[in-house]
Amino acid sequence: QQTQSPLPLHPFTPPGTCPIPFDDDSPASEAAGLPWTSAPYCLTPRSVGSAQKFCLYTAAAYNLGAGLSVLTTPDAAASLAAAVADPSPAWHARDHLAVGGVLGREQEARVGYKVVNVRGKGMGVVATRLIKKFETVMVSLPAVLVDNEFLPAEEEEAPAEGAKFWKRVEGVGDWARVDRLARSREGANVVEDVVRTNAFGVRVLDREGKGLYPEIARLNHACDPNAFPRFTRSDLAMRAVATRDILPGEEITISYIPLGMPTTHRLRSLANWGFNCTCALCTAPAAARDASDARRHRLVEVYYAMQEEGVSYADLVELTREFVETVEVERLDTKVGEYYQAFMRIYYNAGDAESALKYARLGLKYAEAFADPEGGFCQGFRADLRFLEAQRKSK
Ligand SMILES: C[S@@+](CC[C@H](N)C(=O)[O-])C[C@H]1O[C@@H](n2cnc3c(N)ncnc32)[C@H](O)[C@@H]1O
Repeated sequence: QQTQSPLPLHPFTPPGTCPIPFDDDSPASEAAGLPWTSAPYCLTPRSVGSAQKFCLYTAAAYNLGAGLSVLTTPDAAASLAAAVADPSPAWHARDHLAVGGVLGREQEARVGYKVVNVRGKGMGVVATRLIKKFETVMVSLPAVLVDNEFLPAEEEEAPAEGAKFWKRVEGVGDWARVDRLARSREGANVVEDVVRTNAFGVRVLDREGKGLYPEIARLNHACDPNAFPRFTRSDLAMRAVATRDILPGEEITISYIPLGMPTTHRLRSLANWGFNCTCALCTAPAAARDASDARRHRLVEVYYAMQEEGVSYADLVELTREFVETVEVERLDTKVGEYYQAFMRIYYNAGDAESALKYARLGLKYAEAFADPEGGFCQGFRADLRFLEAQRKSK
């Protein structure tokens, strides 16, 4: 009898759920079983020449009454319905519902952090105990999810109809949780200001959008952060995962921009966030910044050199050693999954299947810690690893 290997985490819709798009034209009877607590408010943003209908869906009971507003297409909303109806029983979610935004002592001890004023940055989050590398520091469920067609990076490209949506988001669920967040601008709509200051990129049904996670939103930016925000599609949660050990009293930080860029690129990217970065790397002496920049440029060179045609195996090994050492110095742990997946291919093509397997195993560990375990990247990586393992067995 044939035995089957265990299936990896699957990307499919859970059995028994068949998401049917629901909008303002749908019969009310189809709302049964959906998590939305008011009728969807829909419009087609013709001001930007769009023919796509967008609706505002609200789930006031979501996350123990904290509430959720989703501004997206009926298809994308349908794909979210199961996760919204059954939010993950995140062990920290309850602790985040702090009265007035302040955690009690007991809550603080349980969650391992507290929200405090941080000089030059407004509020921020500091560790109240030792947090180990790979540990999940914080789990946050969204208060607002909005499609990028309504929130383009260039404000002039935003549809004029957006204002009608933004106003309706005010007051949903525990509104104070959103209202007391930082604002780096004063536009026409409070919600838009809060979302533009605090939200992170999320992807729902192949559509790019932004998610506002009020607890994660208290984490300040650092160019050399000690935590990483990881979005998981299956439960819509954003988790902050420690990228190294964090000591009690240390500020917990994440990067608002892709990691690994040299100073000039970083500053350009951070300009979109509308604040002057006062993180340790940005305020480090010029010599330290230059040295870090030089290492980051060298990483790119080494990466390409490793893939050059005709590179000798001995050179490949030497370049790999230099790359791994530099990644360690620059503390780019969250990118190790991506790098090692590339090494896996390079070593496989160089005829060294054993090293390819080693990098696949190590890389997958990092990928699963810092990327969505059910997302395409991890799925593809698992398939690569299975292939390499099967090949070794067959020898
Ligand atoms: C997502 S919020 C972070 C939490 C915020 N400090 C608060 O009081 O709620 C982003 C805002 O925090 C501030 N901020 C975050 N990181 C910073 C940094 N490295 N340097 C200076 N200000 C920072 C900026 O005002 C920015 O607009």
